[in-house]
Amino acid sequence: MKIAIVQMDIAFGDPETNRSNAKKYIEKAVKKDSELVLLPELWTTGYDLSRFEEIAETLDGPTHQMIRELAREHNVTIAGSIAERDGGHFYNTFVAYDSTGERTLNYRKVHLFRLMNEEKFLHSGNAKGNFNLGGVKAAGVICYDIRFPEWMRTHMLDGSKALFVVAEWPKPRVDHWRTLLISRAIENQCFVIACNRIGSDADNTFGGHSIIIDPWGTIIAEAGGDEEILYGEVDFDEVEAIRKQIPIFQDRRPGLYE
Ligand SMILES: O=C(O)CCC(=O)C(=O)O
Repeated sequence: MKIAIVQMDIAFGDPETNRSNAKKYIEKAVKKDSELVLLPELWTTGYDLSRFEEIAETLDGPTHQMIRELAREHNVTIAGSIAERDGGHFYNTFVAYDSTGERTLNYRKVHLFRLMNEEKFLHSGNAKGNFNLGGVKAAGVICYDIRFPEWMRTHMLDGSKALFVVAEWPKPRVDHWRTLLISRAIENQCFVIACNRIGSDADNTFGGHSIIIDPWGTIIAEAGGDEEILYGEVDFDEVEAIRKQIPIFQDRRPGLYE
């Protein structure tokens, strides 16, 4: 599968500008025959949490409509997290639309990040982010979630072969970002496909280094700290060979782990 990761800057609290920028990137990525385009965490709004009343969307809002149409038009899966409004509650929600325009992933961030005040404005999700990626089992999680290996593991117990991550990960901890993602790939013997934003808001500068890692922990492609589309190709069949060579899922002793 050919992957394109859109490592973009995000205009703070300005969904219209961000939609227009993302559309340009998606149209550029599909010219390279990309089959999946991954956008960052909260890519329409950034962390303008106190204005979510105004700028968060229901799941049939304008951003969802745009992504659904682009996915259909260009025969591609498009994914990323979008500020969601549901009744009086707000969520950080990772969605994916496949090439038929069907929403295949709808994951609300489970671990809210206090350092960025998420818990003051958002509700957390309570469900896993497993989804079907054209017949391949996969999972999608958001940013801080990757610090919880036990949560990542629960996603991999159904045979999932890829972990998709979207983030607004600050630059001062970009070493953690890389190390955690490589560890998640090695310990779960899965592909890790991760998109981080670049640029700044009033409180943080974000680190980029979007990355594609294979199930052995080897980096297939990695971006730097600037705006770019990162391209890479993954072969999900590699997962089985590695899980056969070192059968960690067979050798687990879950009875001892509580
Ligand atoms: O865990 C971290 O260091 C960053 C997490 C984060 O920025 C987020 O969850 O939005």
